[in-house]
Amino acid sequence: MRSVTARVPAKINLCLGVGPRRADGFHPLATVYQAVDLCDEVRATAVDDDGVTVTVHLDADRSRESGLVPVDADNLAVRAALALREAAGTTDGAALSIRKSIPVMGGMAGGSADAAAALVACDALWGLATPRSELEAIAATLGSDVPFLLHGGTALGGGRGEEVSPVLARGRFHWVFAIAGQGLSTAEVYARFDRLHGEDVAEPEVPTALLSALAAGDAPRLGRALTNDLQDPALSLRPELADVFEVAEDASALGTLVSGSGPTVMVLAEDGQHAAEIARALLASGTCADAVQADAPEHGAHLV
Ligand SMILES: C[C@](O)(CO)[C@H](O)COP(=O)(O)OP(=O)(O)OC[C@H]1O[C@@H](n2ccc(N)nc2=O)[C@H](O)[C@@H]1O
Ligand SMILES: Nc1ncnc2c1ncn2[C@@H]1O[C@H](COP(=O)(O)OP(=O)(O)OP(=O)(O)O)[C@@H](O)[C@H]1O
Repeated sequence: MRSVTARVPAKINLCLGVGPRRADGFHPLATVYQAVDLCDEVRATAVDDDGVTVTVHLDADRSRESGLVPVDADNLAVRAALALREAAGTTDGAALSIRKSIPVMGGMAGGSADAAAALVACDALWGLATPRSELEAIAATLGSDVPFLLHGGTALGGGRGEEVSPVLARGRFHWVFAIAGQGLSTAEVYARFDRLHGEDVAEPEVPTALLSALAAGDAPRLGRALTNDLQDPALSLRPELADVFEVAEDASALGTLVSGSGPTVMVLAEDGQHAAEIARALLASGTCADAVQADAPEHGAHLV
């Protein structure tokens, strides 16, 4: 049975500036994305008919999340495969199998990542050789974060997040992710942002201090420059996340921030050993369900 596998990283937002809600319900963003080495894998296997099916495999200790991932046409990987097939005008089917390590509803774009991986895997399985620009255009129809998951690395995100351009970043960064027992809805966090700010929202900007810290590969400066306009809305929905911040700060984190729309909290460490110490402190504190180390930046969705 012919099959191909694509590996795809999770994303974080090193800064996430959110502007006033647009007429289409989305918010303009000024963000810097970074792809981190916490990866899902999507395997696409050829089938005899035109069906596109999906199965999802979670690690045993993450089985509580299994009910949250749809295994029908609502799965973003299936939607991606169908969108690609429609654009290419083919009728081939595929059996998709997702191995999930990215937390579900964790603010790390797990569903978007699977969509990007499914695009890459199905493009190869079906021998389409879709031009990159076309894959990116299909990605943007699937979700605001999906184009970045194709791109990977460290990148600016504009528009509603789908306009991606590379940014200079030197060196490797060492992160720890405090994963919550229960996810948050992205739409709900944006709605809380609207409630907290009313009409009084400026056009978002990327802080120059963050860009210069990245260009210099300076982790302590990066830690001080991290910012997220969705942090207060996420904390107002989950006040207990403040306890995670306290543990990270006690462990001398270089910086601590809610990841995207939360509730995952990302903690920047000096090096791998410091990251391991922070992860141990987080786990021992009982303030999160899991603590996972991952380095960055990583490549976007790619075949393995
Ligand atoms: C929080 C982030 O992960 C930061 O990168 C993204 O903004 C969310 O990206 P995503 O999950 O791919 O989001 P989408 O699937 O496009 O949208 C989900 C919901 O989030 C809200 N949304 C999303 C992106 C955006 N720029 N403004 C929004 O208001 C909308 O309510 C939308 O219905
Ligand atoms: N392959 C998939 N993996 C995870 N969730 C999926 C997938 N396909 C669809 N979903 C649905 O997408 C929703 C968001 O899940 P996801 O894990 O992408 O959230 P998230 O990481 O917080 O997203 P983001 O960071 O992009 O805002 C969930 O309600 C889930 O049911």
